[in-house]
Amino acid sequence: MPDGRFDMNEKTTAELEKLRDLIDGVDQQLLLLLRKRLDLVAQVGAVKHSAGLPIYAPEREAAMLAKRRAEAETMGIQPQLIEDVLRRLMRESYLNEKDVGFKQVKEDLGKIVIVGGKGQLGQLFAQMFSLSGYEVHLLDKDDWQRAAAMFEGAGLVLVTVPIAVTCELIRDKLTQLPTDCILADLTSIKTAPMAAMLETHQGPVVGLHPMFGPDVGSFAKQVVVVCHGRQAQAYDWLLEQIKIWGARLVEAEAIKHDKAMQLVQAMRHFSTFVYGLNLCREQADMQSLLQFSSPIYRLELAMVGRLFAQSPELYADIIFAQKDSLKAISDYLANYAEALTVLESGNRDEFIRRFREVTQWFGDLAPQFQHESRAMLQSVNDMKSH
Ligand SMILES: C=C(O[C@@H]1C=C(C(=O)O)C=C[C@H]1O)C(=O)O
Repeated sequence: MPDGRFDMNEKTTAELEKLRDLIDGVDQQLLLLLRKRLDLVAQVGAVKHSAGLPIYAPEREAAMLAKRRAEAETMGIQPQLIEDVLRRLMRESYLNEKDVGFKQVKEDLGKIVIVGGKGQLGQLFAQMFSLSGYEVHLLDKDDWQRAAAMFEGAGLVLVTVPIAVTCELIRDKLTQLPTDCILADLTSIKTAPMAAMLETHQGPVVGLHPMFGPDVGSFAKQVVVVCHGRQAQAYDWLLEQIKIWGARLVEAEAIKHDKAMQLVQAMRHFSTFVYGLNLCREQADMQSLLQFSSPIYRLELAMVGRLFAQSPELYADIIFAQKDSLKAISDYLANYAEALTVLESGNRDEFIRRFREVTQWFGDLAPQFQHESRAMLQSVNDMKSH
């Protein structure tokens, strides 16, 4: 609402204008300070680059946040305010440090060939390896006639093609890699591709699963799952390299990883898909849903809507990848149907009893999640511009 609609006399207007000028001045000083901080961070990036230190320094961050929070407190500033500001700045730091490149852990590797290198994840890894000084070659669908020449002298072959064709491609096309070449993949399931790689290639084998999409901007704090295959000492440098990019490695047995993915990926994406399908079939009026959104609903719509901005083939692959996901998804449907009977019977007490059962099962995580989501919801609200 324009200020003019309120009853403002000249004195108020003048006073406000003066104060707002002062605030503009403070914000401009903030900009100068930000410029100064970014320059310092770039210097840190250069030092880390030559020393081969990871881009993300959790201990430094924790110590810095604790000190600034304490100082804020003595100045009558909410500690959470400075923490929010610094965390946002640190995100910027990861991007800025990335620009100076990364230390190359293995200098005498030879080429890296990325099979499926024109896909988005392939391109992201190609960029990260290039920023770290490696010679990267992309091999895509139409390049197989050049494959033999490309594989010659390769130190790492990284497979990142759709799940549905991964195993077949490994078995058919990767039979002639140099013996000491590392064979790795980025597939979001691990048991079958690992078996295919171990069977086809006699040299070092490792399975990786980056737990993020290609639009992350930086690897800092992102998780990469590692499934060990064979000759771990030969690919140790690769894990070290990924850590330098800022990621956290989580080692897992392929079977255990795949089991978790039935819930983390297949079931989740499927229920998000159904949520969208339902909105579409019901011909929901998106404009009014958006208008009436609470922050949590806005976040939910964003989470559902973003699925449909991506490739249907990718999600079909993830959801169809494991037969056992069908069981996880069917169980969900059974629980939904059973909970619906509680609603149908009008048994409010039964609903509350079940609610409590789940609350107890979540334990300390429920209040922790409430706390975490509060911060997320506040940023959702911050993003509104009118
Ligand atoms: C700048 C650094 O790199 C990262 C960014 C930080 C920051 O912006 O303050 C702090 C720690 C690191 O995760 C550093 O290590 O000091």
